[in-house]
Amino acid sequence: MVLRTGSPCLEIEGLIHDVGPIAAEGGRMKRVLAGVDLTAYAGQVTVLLGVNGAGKTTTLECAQGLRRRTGGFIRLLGEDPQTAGADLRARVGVMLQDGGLPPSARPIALLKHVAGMYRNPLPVDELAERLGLDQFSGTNIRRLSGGQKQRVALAAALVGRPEVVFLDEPSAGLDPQSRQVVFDLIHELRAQGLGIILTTHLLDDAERLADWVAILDRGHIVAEGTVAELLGGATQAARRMTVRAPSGLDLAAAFAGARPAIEVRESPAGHYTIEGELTTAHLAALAQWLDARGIMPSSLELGSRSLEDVFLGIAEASAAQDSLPTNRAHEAEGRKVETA
Ligand SMILES: Nc1ncnc2c1ncn2[C@@H]1O[C@H](COP(=O)(O)OP(=O)(O)OP(=O)(O)O)[C@@H](O)[C@H]1O
Repeated sequence: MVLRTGSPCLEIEGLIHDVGPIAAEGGRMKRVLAGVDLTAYAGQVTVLLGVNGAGKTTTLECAQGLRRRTGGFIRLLGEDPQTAGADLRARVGVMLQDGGLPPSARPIALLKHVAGMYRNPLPVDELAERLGLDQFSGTNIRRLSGGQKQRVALAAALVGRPEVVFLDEPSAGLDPQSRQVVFDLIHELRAQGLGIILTTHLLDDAERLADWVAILDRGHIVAEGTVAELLGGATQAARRMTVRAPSGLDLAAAFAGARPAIEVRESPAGHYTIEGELTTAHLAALAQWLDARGIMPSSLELGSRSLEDVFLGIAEASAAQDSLPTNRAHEAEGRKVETA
């Protein structure tokens, strides 16, 4: 069970961030974050999930004090990141999306330099070996592959033994083996009590890493919870069958009268998705219906609802909500707001 109590390492309430004026939009300001609320705890991985442009990086940058917020309240390890000094920075690790690494430096020399800025850094050689940096220690950062740069950036974020770490798309560009190394390290750091806040647009990352997922869509948190909660509870009652068979079949007829109702869609042609609280009786009904017509499907698959379904459903609902006259940005402004 994920406990959302105790002392949070990051508290964000009603965060608003405007950028601009934007020439392409007639010189108007653009509201990038429209009242984001998010709390992250020590010893947990909090994942900020959203499509490209949802506002994930902007949220992290405001949380780190790298961007001035337009409105709202932020406490990072109990301090306002915008006004805090070097003491707070020494307790926070940051891995930026583009790495932000000096191109002419060599990985281990750079890490030793970064480690020298902290009172009690991790042993550089051990960390470098763990992340496989020793394999390219003599190469300039500019010549490293994207995945190698990612690993150097992660090491630089961790070397100071931070209490909280921000990881922007940590698995971007990593091959499966490096990804596993990074994920194992994240799990280990969490167990040691580090607060980990990471962004991703990869649902698989969220499913594998997250204690808590907050889904960001066009500047709002539109849903949050554990992966199990977002999937609709521990029972996983909602299940799905996919069937490939000749096109144009009335497969819904196999479930006529089922309560609760079973939904059947054909898209694309010959690819059927059957959703609902499926049981073996539904499976038998489908088999009977196909048997009576002498149809053998070319594939039949059973599965649970995935985070991807939840994510797409939420994004759709949020798009519909945004087309309503109520402006959620204005609602957000009515909350507790401390103007920066
Ligand atoms: N300084 C700026 N000027 C104009 N637009 C901006 C500025 N900063 C952010 N934006 C816009 O704000 C939105 C959110 O950007 P942000 O980088 O936070 O998204 P993201 O969720 O991290 O996306 P990605 O997954 O692509 O990194 C985007 O539409 C972006 O273009």
